[in-house]
Amino acid sequence: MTIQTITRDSLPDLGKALGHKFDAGHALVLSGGPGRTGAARMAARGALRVGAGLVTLGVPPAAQLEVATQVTAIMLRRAGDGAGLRALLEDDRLNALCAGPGLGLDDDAAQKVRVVVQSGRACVLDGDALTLIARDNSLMDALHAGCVLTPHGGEFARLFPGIADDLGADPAVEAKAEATRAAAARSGAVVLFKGPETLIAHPDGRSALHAATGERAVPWMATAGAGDVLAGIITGLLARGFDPIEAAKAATWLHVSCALHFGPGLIAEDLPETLPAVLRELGP
Ligand SMILES: NC(=O)C1=CN([C@@H]2O[C@H](COP(=O)(O)OP(=O)(O)OC[C@H]3O[C@@H](n4cnc5c(N)ncnc54)[C@H](O)[C@@H]3O)[C@@H](O)[C@H]2O)[C@@H](O)CC1
Ligand SMILES: Nc1ncnc2c1ncn2[C@@H]1O[C@H](COP(=O)(O)OP(=O)(O)O)[C@@H](O)[C@H]1O
Repeated sequence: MTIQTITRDSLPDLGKALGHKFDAGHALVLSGGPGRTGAARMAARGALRVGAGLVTLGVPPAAQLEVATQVTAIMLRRAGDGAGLRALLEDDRLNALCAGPGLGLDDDAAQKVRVVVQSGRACVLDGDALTLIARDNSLMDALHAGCVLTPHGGEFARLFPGIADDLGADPAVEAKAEATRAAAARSGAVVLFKGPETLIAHPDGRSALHAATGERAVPWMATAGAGDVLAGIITGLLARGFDPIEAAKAATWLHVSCALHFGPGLIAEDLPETLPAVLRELGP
């Protein structure tokens, strides 16, 4: 089976059309509780910088003050549990959802992941959402092709034990590609398996590779929170209306390009702030 290589030339046109903010979509990123809100805030910043028209953080009431003191262009609404999130989603302009970065692993978090998946909306499931899905087959069964799962190696092993068993600690790219395709087929979702070599697969068999090696090597990307920002960039592109696998591919290229552009000393918060320069280099 052919694997597409993700290059600058393979990207869709990322320029924004003329229009008002709702034409560029409204992303909702779920935050965890007090002291755990940084990951979701970084994801939200990635979504906003990549061009979503509006980005809202859905926060548990106990974390509202913490988040409110840290955001400006990003908006904030309360979403304490599954019922609270369901009420928020009555606004169908919220067209792309992100759950997982710093979300936590308690019952409220699990309920919110269920509401996200059952909403049928385009969504990114990252971090703790993946751990919750690994614990509950009914969540795995509810996934659909509008979901993008973004596991690192540890999360992949938890989510897809049978498939991951054959992989080993440092798999060859072909084995990682095969495992990613099997994971997409099993889950019914787009799977983006992270690492210096990132593999992306759709349940219909399409797959793609981005290798952050050679001239695109970014060892300084191995920094806490880099994956949270990637989840946000994908969510922002989903809000803008990109197809899930195209959003996953373009976000992967942009994310590594931001790290290359910034260089050594990078911390995760720098990634969203470098997006404007990378987007500018791509043209209008
Ligand atoms: N600034 C922040 O607020 C940050 C919050 N984070 C959040 O912390 C939560 C837990 O995420 P973690 O990934 O740390 O924890 P997890 O415990 O879910 O996964 C990490 C474990 O998996 C193992 N593992 C195996 N292969 C791995 C690989 N390729 N990459 C990473 N780990 C691998 C590690 O050894 C470790 O034991 C998530 O919700 C995440 O979004 C992290 O993203 C770090 C930054
Ligand atoms: N050495 C590396 N080279 C290129 N990309 C890397 C490297 N290490 C990590 N990454 C990327 O950084 C991100 C790390 O995500 P993740 O493991 O979820 O960390 P976190 O949970 O701290 O955000 C992924 O997108 C991964 O592909």
